[in-house]
Amino acid sequence: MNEFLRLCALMRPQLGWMLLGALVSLLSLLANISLLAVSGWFLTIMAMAGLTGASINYFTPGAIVRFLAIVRTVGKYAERLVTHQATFKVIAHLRVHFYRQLEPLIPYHQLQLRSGDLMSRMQQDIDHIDNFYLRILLPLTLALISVPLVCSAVAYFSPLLALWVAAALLLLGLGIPFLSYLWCKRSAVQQVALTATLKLQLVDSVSAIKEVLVYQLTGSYQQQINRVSQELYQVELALHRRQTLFESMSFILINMMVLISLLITVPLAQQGHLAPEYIASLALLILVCVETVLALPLAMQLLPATLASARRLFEIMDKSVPQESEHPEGSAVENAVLGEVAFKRVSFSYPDAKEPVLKNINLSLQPGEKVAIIGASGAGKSTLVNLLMGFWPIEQGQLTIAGVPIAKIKAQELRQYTALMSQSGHVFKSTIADNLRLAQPNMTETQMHSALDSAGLKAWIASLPDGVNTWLGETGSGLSGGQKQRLMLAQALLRESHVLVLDEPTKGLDPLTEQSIVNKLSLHLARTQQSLIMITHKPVMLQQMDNIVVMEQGHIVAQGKHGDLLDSCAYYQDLLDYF
Ligand SMILES: Nc1ncnc2c1ncn2[C@@H]1O[C@H](COP(=O)(O)OP(=O)(O)OP(=O)(O)O)[C@@H](O)[C@H]1O
Repeated sequence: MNEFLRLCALMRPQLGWMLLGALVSLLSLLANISLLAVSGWFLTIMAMAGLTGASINYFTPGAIVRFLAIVRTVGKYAERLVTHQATFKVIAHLRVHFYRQLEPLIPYHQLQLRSGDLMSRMQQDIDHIDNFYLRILLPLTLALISVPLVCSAVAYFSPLLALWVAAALLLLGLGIPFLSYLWCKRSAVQQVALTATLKLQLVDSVSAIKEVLVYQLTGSYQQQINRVSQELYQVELALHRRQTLFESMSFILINMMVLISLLITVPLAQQGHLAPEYIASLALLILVCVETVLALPLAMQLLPATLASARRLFEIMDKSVPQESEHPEGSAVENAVLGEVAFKRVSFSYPDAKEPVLKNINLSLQPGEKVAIIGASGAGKSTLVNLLMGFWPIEQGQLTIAGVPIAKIKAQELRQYTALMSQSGHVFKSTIADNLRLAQPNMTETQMHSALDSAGLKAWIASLPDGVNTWLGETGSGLSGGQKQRLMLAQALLRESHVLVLDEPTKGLDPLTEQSIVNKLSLHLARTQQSLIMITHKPVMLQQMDNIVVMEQGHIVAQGKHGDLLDSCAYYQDLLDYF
């Protein structure tokens, strides 16, 4: 019920379209019911007039029938148009809303959510919610309004028949759907979960296809996928069987209602309590009035799956962003202005971790300064730069830019202030230029070529027949590891941020290429006056730094220039020897 109400609340911005859709559907439904009832009456009086030779005015009823037929036809068309418009608007709103909620959560919760699961929530679950307005909310609303109207109309001719109609509609609209809900609930929830699992396994097996082939895991992946497909097939088959059963029950009930109507109206007409021309009229009205509730069994059947999908979506939306919980929304209002970046007694632990990964970090980066971070694997180097990027909240101590705690700086400003080249950057399936444009949408040709030059890609691009318009495959296939890395570097350089954060930019490169990148990077920094934080173990880079921070198990154990550290810090020397 909670999910039901939350979904209704989420759809509030489209209330206008939704109400219009309901109104048009109601008009078209009532026009259809009235058309059959009036036609039944009209045919009967025409037949009676033919038999008795009486003359009747058939122009007025003829005009009414034509009018109702037009309203029904136009109404059906308008109904499709408006209700689909409402649905698409609702879905578009939901997607945007969900994505907006999701985006700030990803850095915090990505470890708990696999990409396949995230994809299935974003696509399949939102698609399920597609049903909510059109197939659940709309039929319920129509039934609630039209059933009392139809029963009142029948009661005008026969209160007894109206009672039967009400009981049958109740059974058709509530009894059978409720049974269907109870019977289908578990299978529907299973269906949602199995579809998500199947998608997850497919995404996993495709994205890890190299490992799957190398480690000969194709057989086991196929088995898993077959098993889940089989389970899903069984669940869907059971659901369809139940649906067919309920449809047959509804069909039998509808025909029984017509029979009951005749059993009541014929004696009434014989006793003179009902004009005979209304017998066919009422029978036809009853035949068609089930339309008011006919969509309800499907609504009840779809309800559990829709609510299960909503629950999965809300599960993500309800995850808190730690930073926001500490600083209520609206507090992050400051613009980032040029100034010192300062870590003051910063300690940090990952959720559920026993030990902090950063302990009492004190570090300063002045505008234009170049700082390197060096340390063994797991020392906390990436965590340190992730804190600066605002990916995790500062739990203990303070991290400030120009004296302003970063939690108070608008996320957009912070991302503008700092540009990150991480080791796990993503290359999109597009051209080289398009990938660069992601970092700087308004870049000029000169800026693009300058960034490519600084990243050491100029010669390679020149050798390509299509140059910067060369198409890159999925996740950068077609690029060597080093080229991909340098493309990421070019992206970071294009950002024109105040602080450049580079995570091992020359890892795995040959010494010649490395030296050339170091030289070009130095020229770039001298030109742009950007500050630099770089994780590196390469002496050729370390020599160029204003300050080197040596980290060991979450602590800063030494700081200084390359030459000084070589003399004063044995651990620094060990690290250089090791790497
Ligand atoms: N998202 C995370 N959730 C939980 N623990 C994490 C997370 N990221 C890193 N860790 C842990 O924090 C510690 C520091 O990791 P970090 O990536 O900062 O080290 P690093 O010095 O950059 O290592 P490397 O040089 O291997 O990249 C490691 O023990 C790691 O397992």
